[in-house]
Amino acid sequence: MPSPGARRAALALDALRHGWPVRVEGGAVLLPAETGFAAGVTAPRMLISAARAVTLKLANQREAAVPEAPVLIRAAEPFDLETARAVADPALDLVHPMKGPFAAEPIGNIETARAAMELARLAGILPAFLVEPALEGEVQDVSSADLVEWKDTRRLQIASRARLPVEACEDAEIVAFRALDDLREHVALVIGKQNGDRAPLVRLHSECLTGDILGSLKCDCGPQLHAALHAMADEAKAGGWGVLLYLRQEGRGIGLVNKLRAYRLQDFGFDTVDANNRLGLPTEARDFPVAARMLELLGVHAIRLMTNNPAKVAALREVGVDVIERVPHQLPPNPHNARYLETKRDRTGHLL
Ligand SMILES: Nc1nc2c(ncn2[C@@H]2O[C@H](COP(=O)(O)OP(=O)(O)OP(=O)(O)O)[C@@H](O)[C@H]2O)c(=O)[nH]1
Ligand SMILES: [Zn+2]
Repeated sequence: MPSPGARRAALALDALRHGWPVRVEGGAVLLPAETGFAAGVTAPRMLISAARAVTLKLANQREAAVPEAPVLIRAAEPFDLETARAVADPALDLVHPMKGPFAAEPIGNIETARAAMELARLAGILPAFLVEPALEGEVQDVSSADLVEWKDTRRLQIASRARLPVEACEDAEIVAFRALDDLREHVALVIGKQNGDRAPLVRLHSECLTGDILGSLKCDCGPQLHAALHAMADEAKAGGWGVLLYLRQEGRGIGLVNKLRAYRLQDFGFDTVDANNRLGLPTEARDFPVAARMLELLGVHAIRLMTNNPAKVAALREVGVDVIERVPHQLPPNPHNARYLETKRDRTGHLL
């Protein structure tokens, strides 16, 4: 069903990705610092993440605890786009020592500011904006209620399904899902014969272009993906079945480019959690309700979930999926991902 709110949210995400301004809930016009363009444009204030405000020594303790929290700042001189990008991007800290002085100001409507930060993350750009830039022209209006409508998983439907013999198992079927107003097309791979009397082995796999396609050794995604399919194939041989959900939530929901920015910070020595946080992005930004909706559309209610991450089990249970068993899914480390796996164990609660 078409929804005007979801449409506005989609238009706003598109606008941010293209560098066009948005106005959240009738408040200030926001021009994204990363993608925005307009010759000579300046603005007296910027909306940035608490993590960046910490780097500028502008966040208070409460804000600093939530790296993605919004902070409003002003400088002695208005911000131009070049300065705004340096303020937005921690990778530029070495080349662009920050010019101050800056001051933090109270935010009038914190919900609106949070929605703006979330829109930036969903658009896959750095969470930083010029506030009320001196600009002419069209502005995309959007509200946090629009974002809620856009996220409503009832909008997701099965778009197509077909037999797909795969290397791990010839008896497999691919199911594609689509929601109006969201260009991400999630898929499920059903391995073996669906059987309502038996809980399937399920793996939620979040897209990892570097690991899944390029064979990156920095993470464990590729090996986990293949091992999951083989485990499901074995399950199918033993009369059971499996479901792989391939979720288009690259980098745990921060997008490919922001994940690669985090990788760049990892090159400088930050671990995966600190790298995300320094960018002003949450460590975990995945949308688990969408996975629950996919299972519902497939007619799957009780599952045996392959994961080392108790937070994934909790997140799925919270949205009504009956996880009857957690099946450990640990693969041997390599010299490049050993630290990543240690960080998972020590900082994000993975059972490794
Ligand atoms: N932001 C960020 N994302 C990463 C990094 N390394 C891998 N990822 C992403 O992490 C996601 C993979 O996580 P998963 O393997 O599904 O899940 P998990 O929560 O680690 O737990 P398991 O189910 O135990 O594997 C993919 O979307 C990857 O792109 C990183 O250093 N930074
Ligand atoms: Zn990966």
